[in-house]
Amino acid sequence: MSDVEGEAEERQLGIIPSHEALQLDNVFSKIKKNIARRSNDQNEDDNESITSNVGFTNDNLLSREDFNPCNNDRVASNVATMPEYSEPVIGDLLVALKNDARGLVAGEQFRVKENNCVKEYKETFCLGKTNSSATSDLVSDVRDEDKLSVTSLQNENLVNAPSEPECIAPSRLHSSHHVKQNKRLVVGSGNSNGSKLLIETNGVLDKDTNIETDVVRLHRLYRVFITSGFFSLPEEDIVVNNYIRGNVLHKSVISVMNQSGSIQQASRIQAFMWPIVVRGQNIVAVGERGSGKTLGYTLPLVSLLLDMWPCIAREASVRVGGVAVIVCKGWRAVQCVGDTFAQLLKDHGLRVVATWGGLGEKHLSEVQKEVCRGADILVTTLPFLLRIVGASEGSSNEKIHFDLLSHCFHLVLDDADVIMDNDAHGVKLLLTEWASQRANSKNTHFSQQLIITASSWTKFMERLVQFLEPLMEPSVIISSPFEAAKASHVKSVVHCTNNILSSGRQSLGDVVDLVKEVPDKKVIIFVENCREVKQMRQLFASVAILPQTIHGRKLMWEVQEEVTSWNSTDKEKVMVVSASTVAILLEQDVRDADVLVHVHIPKVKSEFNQRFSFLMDNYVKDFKSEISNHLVSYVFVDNNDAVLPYYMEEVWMSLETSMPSEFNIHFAEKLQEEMPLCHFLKAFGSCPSVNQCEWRHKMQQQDLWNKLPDYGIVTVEIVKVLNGSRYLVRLNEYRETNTSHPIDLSQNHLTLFMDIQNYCSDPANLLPASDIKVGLMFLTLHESVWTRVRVLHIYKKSNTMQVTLFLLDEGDEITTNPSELYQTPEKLSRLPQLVVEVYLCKVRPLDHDTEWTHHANLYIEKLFSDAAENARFSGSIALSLSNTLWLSPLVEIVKVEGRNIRKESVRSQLIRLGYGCENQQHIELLKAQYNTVEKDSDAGQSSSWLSFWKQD
Ligand SMILES: Nc1ncnc2c1ncn2[C@@H]1O[C@H](COP(=O)(O)OP(=O)(O)OP(=O)(O)O)[C@@H](O)[C@H]1O
Repeated sequence: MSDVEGEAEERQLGIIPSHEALQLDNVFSKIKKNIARRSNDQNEDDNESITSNVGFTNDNLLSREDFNPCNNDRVASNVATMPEYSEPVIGDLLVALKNDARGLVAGEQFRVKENNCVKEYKETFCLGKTNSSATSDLVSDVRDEDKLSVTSLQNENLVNAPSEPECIAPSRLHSSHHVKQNKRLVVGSGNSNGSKLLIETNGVLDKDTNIETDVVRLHRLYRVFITSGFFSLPEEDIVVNNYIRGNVLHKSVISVMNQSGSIQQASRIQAFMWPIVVRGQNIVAVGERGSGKTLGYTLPLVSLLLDMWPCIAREASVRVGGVAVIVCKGWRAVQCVGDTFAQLLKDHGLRVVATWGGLGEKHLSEVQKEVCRGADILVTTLPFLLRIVGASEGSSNEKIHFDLLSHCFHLVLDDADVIMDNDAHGVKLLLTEWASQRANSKNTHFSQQLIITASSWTKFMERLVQFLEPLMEPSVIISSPFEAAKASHVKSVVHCTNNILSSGRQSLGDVVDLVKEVPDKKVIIFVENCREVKQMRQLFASVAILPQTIHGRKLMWEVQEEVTSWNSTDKEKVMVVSASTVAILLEQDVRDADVLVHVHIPKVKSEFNQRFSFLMDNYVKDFKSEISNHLVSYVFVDNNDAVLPYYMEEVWMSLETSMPSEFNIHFAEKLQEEMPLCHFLKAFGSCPSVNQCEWRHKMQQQDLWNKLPDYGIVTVEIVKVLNGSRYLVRLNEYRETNTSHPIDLSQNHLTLFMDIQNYCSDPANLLPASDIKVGLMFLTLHESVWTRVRVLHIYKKSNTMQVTLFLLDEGDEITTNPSELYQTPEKLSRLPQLVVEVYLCKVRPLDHDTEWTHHANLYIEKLFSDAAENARFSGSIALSLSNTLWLSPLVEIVKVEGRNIRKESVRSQLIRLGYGCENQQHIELLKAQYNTVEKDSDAGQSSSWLSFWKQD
């Protein structure tokens, strides 16, 4: 066999000839020098950044050493953890070289022939480091000097080892079975341009491939998606990509996904998140609620863990905390995320522990034991985690005396915007603790991955990202145009037209003046209709500007021509768009505007938010430096008494818009009059997510109709426990003060019951309901008893209408057919419902949670059901509405030897036993709201609840 043939055969086996291996070694030694140089530079940078970085905290306890994934020592020891591939630096650099040369690395074995001896190299399994921007920079440094070597590497010197690696790492993209496919997805390194996602065809990076049908320009750092999801994922938000799922995720994960059948393709945000997470890189992903963020990290993280597990099991087997620690905003989220992990890992014996606070004193030790027994994946809430690691004040009794975070290689902050809003200091404590525990652990050679998700870009999020940027270089993905605009500090300006009489025309004229003042900018103007587009065109023509115009009467090819003309230059262009054609323009992918002018403001928030997609090419590309931007959004208000859509208030607040004080701008009320008052508002004094919440957040006159008494003492009979601090009750007794004469209300239910049965016993009285609407009262027969009901919900089920009803005097909910409803006579319908809603005052669930835990609910249920027969529950009224009472305190009173003994108040028990905590502002906030309601003397005060039910 000739040398050439022999070499070819060796190449096929993945063996690199010795002369090329020599070249490689030259390259490596230069790279080593570069690393050393870089490391020194970095240390200098570090000192600077540590002292200068005051964005996130005032006293940064974190050091770059603790976090920096490019830390040289760690890179070396990463590789050292694989004993059979003990060429730390070279192995890593090989990967780096290959990364640069072919755009993809990870999980591969290589063979290099050196002096007739074949050496094997393998990509480090430890994620994040080798693919970091630092390594890429490093390689590009070298590339200039060693063009030849790298070029030759690029071609064929690095060949996949024939067998699948023992411990496939971060990316499954290169495993041999994928190579067989014609096309595969390749994720570039997280450099300053963000993650690149390209299509590779037959092993050659195909940069020119038009991949828009597969993934819509995923190489953008800020892909601004043009649809917004709310809870359920909109169909158009699913990325039609046949490769991401199969190529990025572990086969076991895919098989679980196949079994559940619901997730066949990635959502847009997942198309970014999956490849980044699976490679162990740090990421901050901000997307609309329900855009798929949670599955955006759970699926790839499990894939990654399964890939790495043989190694983790060998190197870091004794652990108490999780290898992955997931921090969620509340216990309900912990439960969901914990379930997802458990389901995905059910066949692998990895231990998932999902735990949270507010379970009560009794269960605390159980929970602690559970955590002590060790977890591979720990899912929990921030306050609970801080307590068990002893990082929060007064947590000594809950601290578990182990280094819970020392084996945590993957830390996830899910819904970080909410977590930061609740406790930004706590997040700092957690990161500090993580850094210090990891620094002191035996496993510092494993790299750290930080995954952050959020639904909104808040000030805290910005500070967090700025803080993390130099330390961990996270990829930042923002999938909502409006959140991207917030992150990019788009300036928001309100422009008011002074001339009220000729307002419409005047504002168009003002737009022209404004455009003249912003030369060299690409401006898009949104007007209402075709007529206004034409008017604007004329006005611009009069100042020698020829704008592009898009309106409903233009044919598609005309629109495309306008867009081509717009795209032909980088500066000074004006486009006037009618409201109805915005969607068409979005499809044409116009994305490089500098200024948006909203002469027309859409009624729907999502339509307004979409417009920020037109700025996306100019959005901020890195968060290292102070963000300043030339992007502006002008809103034209052409009436002194303008009423703008309700969402504009939130938009302007988020974009920190300063309003001209001389103008009277009003925001229309969110159309919620028909909705009941928000339960969160009633329970805690404020709603945690006003913007997303469908319920009403302002008290109104109808909340005061037939009102319950404002003050006094009531004795209640518990009908139903809705949660720890909210119950349905019937009032048995009322008195104004402790010493006043009691009013007996205990017979009302029986009397009403008899009246209704008597009335309905006469068939002539039973008139079928005709006009059934939500909120109306009817009579129905339930379990052989006639009862008063109110319609809560009307819906269709298998072609028949169904109604959900609330039993006004029994407190139950039932579903029935509308034909079962009968008209209520006036004498029955005028009586207010007997069942009253009661809230405890000034208490809320532990750990900033918005929901009481099941344990808290069960405790309260038991408290009421176990009460002695002669016991009664008495509460003092702090506030009331038509049908709601706030009691402070609510206490159980028992009679012992003829004397009344008051037990500890229910609120105080909830707090003492660790279910809840104080909420001092609760009633003040509600009273402030209550005082703003205009009192209507006719309907409101004159006929109080008591006036109907007081028995003489
Ligand atoms: N790729 C997908 N294909 C189909 N359905 C999906 C996909 N990804 C997520 N979903 C579904 O969409 C819903 C929302 O997903 P997920 O909880 O991951 O979103 P989220 O952005 O984390 O939501 P939130 O902001 O409320 O926490 C879930 O019901 C989930 O099962």
